[in-house]
Parts: sequence; structure tokens; C-alpha cells
Amino acid sequence: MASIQDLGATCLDRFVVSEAPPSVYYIPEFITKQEEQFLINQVYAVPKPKWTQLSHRRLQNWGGIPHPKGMVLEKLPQWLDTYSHKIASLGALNEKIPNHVLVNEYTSGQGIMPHEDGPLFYPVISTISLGGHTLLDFYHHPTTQCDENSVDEAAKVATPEDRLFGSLLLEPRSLLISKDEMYTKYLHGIADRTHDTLTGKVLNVDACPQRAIGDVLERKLRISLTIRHVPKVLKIKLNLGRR
Ligand SMILES: O=C(O)CCC(=O)C(=O)O
Ligand SMILES: [Fe+2]
Repeated sequence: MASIQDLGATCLDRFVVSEAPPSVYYIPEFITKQEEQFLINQVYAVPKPKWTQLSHRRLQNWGGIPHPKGMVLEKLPQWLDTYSHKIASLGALNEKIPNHVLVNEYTSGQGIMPHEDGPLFYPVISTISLGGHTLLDFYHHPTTQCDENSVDEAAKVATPEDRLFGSLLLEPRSLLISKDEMYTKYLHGIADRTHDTLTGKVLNVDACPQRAIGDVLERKLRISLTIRHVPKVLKIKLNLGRR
């Protein structure tokens, strides 16, 4: 059977997560085990200074540093550029080709605080997961606005647990594409847990054939490739060492 990497835009709709707000696409086994191992090898082949150590995870930034005045574009390495083009060919980014990739590494027990990806990115996030699974949690905004008409009812409650409205199980080798309201209206994060229990709040259990509600999954080391497009770039050529 042809894989989605070959079929492109014609079949993305088959992967829509209909239980989630618009729009989320979850594609299990987007890459093969060989491609997964190749990407992991590339991630660990980079020089140590390429890693930024945060208090709860490590990351690599590729493509440039997004900035309100524009990003000084750095060419993506071939191993990431290939996947940027494959994702563009699925048709979720209106002809845009992702030019920025964050590599996040999480050991078991590490996560990322609920956040928005913000206005510097074109509002479509593509995520390839490598190594281990995670649960990506989605939260209503903790807004303090008083305008009754513009505030989500569920957002007025106090605790983060109450604001959690659903999660997505991201298994190794999968691709997740989130856009529209899922990008603009909600926060996303990963709890710092060592085990995840699949509950009715996991919106894509049906798309994970080996999984069922009630399963307890042990977190392993996970690497994510967050592949996005930064629309505002500065056309400065870096001519390092050349005269
Ligand atoms: O690891 C992930 O899947 C989420 C990463 C993320 O939200 C980010 O880098 O902004
Ligand atoms: Fe994010």
C-alpha cells in the first residue's frame, strides 16, 4: 500500500481527528522505523553547542531565531529539509514550505508548560515524534477578560486540570498537524509524568490501533521535531569567512 508520504494532499482528510476542535490531523506511522533511526542518529550527531539546555528539556533550534522584525534565515540541514518538503506536499500549509524546526528532547518525567506558539509562526504546527510516546494536552485559555461574549465559559474556571479539555496520544513515528482554532484558541503542553493513563479525554485513541482506554503507558525518551513556517524573514546573506 502506498504511504501518505507518496499520496500527498489527496488523503490528509482521512486522518482528521473529528473528536478535536478544528483542525487536527494525526497520521500514525508517518515515517518508517529506519527513517526514525536515521533522524535520531542525525539529532545526536550534531556538535554539543547546538543543544540548549533548559531546566526541563534540551532543544536544538534550526532555521534561524524567529523575531518580530524578521528571522535571519539559515538553511535547514538536508535531513530536516526533506521532511519540511514532505509535510508541505500534504497541503496543510497553503503552499508554504516550513523553514524552521525545533528539536525537543524529553526524558521520562519531563514536559513543557502550557503555552501558545504565538504570532511569529504561520499558524500550522507539524510534529514528528521519535523514540517514545507522549500525551499532548490542550487547555482553554486562562483569560481574565470580563467581556461575556468573547470568553469561553470553560476558561473561567481556576485550575489547569479544569481547563484541560483533551489530549492527543503522539506515538513514535507519527505526524501531528494542528491548525485553525487548535492553534489560535487553545494552549498546549506536556505534563511532567513518567506514565500516562489513557482516559476518555484522549481524543485520538481510535486512530491508535494498538491502544485502548485504560492502558497505562510508560514514558521513554522522546524527541520531537516541531516543524513550522516563519513568514517574516530578513534577506541578509551570511557570508562568514568570505571576502
Ligand atoms: O514536543 C512537542 O510535541 C511539543 C513542543 C512544543 O510545543 C513547542 O516546541 O512549541
Ligand atoms: Fe508549542
